[in-house]
Amino acid sequence: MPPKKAQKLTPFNVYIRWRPLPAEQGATEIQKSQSPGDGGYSVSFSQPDSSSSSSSRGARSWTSASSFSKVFEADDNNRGVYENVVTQTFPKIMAGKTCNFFAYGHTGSGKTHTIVGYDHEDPQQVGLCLSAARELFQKIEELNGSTESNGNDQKLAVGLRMYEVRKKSAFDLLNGHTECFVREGPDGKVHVRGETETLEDGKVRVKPILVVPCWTFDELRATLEKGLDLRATGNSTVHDKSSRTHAVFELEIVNKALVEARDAAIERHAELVPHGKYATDVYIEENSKAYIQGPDGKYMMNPDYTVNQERIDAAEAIKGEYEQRLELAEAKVQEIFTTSRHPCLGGKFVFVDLAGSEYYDQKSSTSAAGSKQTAEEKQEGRQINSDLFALKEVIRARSSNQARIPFRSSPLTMVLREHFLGSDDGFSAMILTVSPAADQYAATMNTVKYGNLVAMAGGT
Ligand SMILES: Nc1ncnc2c1ncn2[C@@H]1O[C@H](COP(=O)(O)OP(=O)(O)OP(=O)(O)O)[C@@H](O)[C@H]1O
Repeated sequence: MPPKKAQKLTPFNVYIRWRPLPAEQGATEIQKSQSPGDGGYSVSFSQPDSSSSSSSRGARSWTSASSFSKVFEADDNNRGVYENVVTQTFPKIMAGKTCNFFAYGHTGSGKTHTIVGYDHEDPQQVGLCLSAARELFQKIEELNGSTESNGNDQKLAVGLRMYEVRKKSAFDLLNGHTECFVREGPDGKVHVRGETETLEDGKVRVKPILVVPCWTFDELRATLEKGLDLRATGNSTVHDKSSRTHAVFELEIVNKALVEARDAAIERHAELVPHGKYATDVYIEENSKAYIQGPDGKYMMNPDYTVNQERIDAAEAIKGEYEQRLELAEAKVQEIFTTSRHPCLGGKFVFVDLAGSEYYDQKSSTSAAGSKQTAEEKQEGRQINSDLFALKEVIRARSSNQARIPFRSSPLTMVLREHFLGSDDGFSAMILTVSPAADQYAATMNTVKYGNLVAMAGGT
């Protein structure tokens, strides 16, 4: 058999979005231009004049490679960005694939404006996530109407999951901001689960981040707005309502059968935990009785005790039964995908509003505002920068088909692992949000350079 060709992964599509010049008095604009090239657009920008306050930092003009898919100007609204970036991905979503969209940029440059938007009613201003949800509902309503799925467990809905990643944890925005821990299981899969809950009947439950099934667009929008109220905000170098976390919004096509099967799998897991613990306790107890410490301090077999292997086996057998029940429940989830009459089941949009890229840059020009930051916020800033670096490295390793993708380097990349792996034949895009203000020149250049590397790593 000929050797299997290395699979060429879908490259990252990188877009640039200029925000309008902030309305502050005296704000001057950098000079900027774009030009089409072989691989995409390149952008050039330079500071307006040498008397600029920030002229001493870094180069005064810079031109990128021709690596950007499109450049959006300050007068392009969210609808325009949506139509150019997201609309094209619907055929993939409706085939059950995953499509990822990241907003990356310095604080105040328009990431939240792009991903979520601040006006959730105006179709021209609403962010990419809600626009995608609205169109998703139109598509699945057609499917629900065209089959006899209404009212039964095949009826399609949109499952919303939203959480923010802060330091080493994820916080569930649809479950009271519950802290969830990011861990890799023995199966190599990443599990993001809350604290262990002990229930009245002795069962132990560890809940993953909730997926809330929404049956109408209005229900989804109301759910999302409730979650947004819980987003952590703090003081940043540019504006004091800045997000200091990476926020992830997932829209997944689900149906009642899938939601119920996943709940059942969580329940089976809860039932297994106490039996697993009992089997371990019995094993340890029996084996600890089987050894005694001799006069020389060394351990030796206890001549007066025989390990009760039957007791150990009985506990293991009960544990085995519960493991089997869990396996069956997990197989049921898989079976729902393979037998669904809708290939779109499981199709997923993932929108990520990354934390401000230079949030705690110690060398920031805006150190007066920066001094308002607490020590904890500064530490968070270092974590944010290390997450963003890890993200770039994952994109690079993945695009060049490296055998080892460094997902474990940061909690952010661990959490996003399944989406990266699930989007091999999907679509991934990064929108770089940048400000044309002269005093943001260094931050803008950093953002575009980062995006340039991401786009180049895509191998276009
Ligand atoms: N393209 C744009 N058009 C109009 N207004 C914009 C645009 N981009 C940003 N803004 C406005 O600028 C302000 C800051 O934007 P936003 O909150 O989206 O920044 P951010 O990049 O998410 O910042 P942070 O990382 O600190 O959260 C908001 O009031 C937003 O409405």
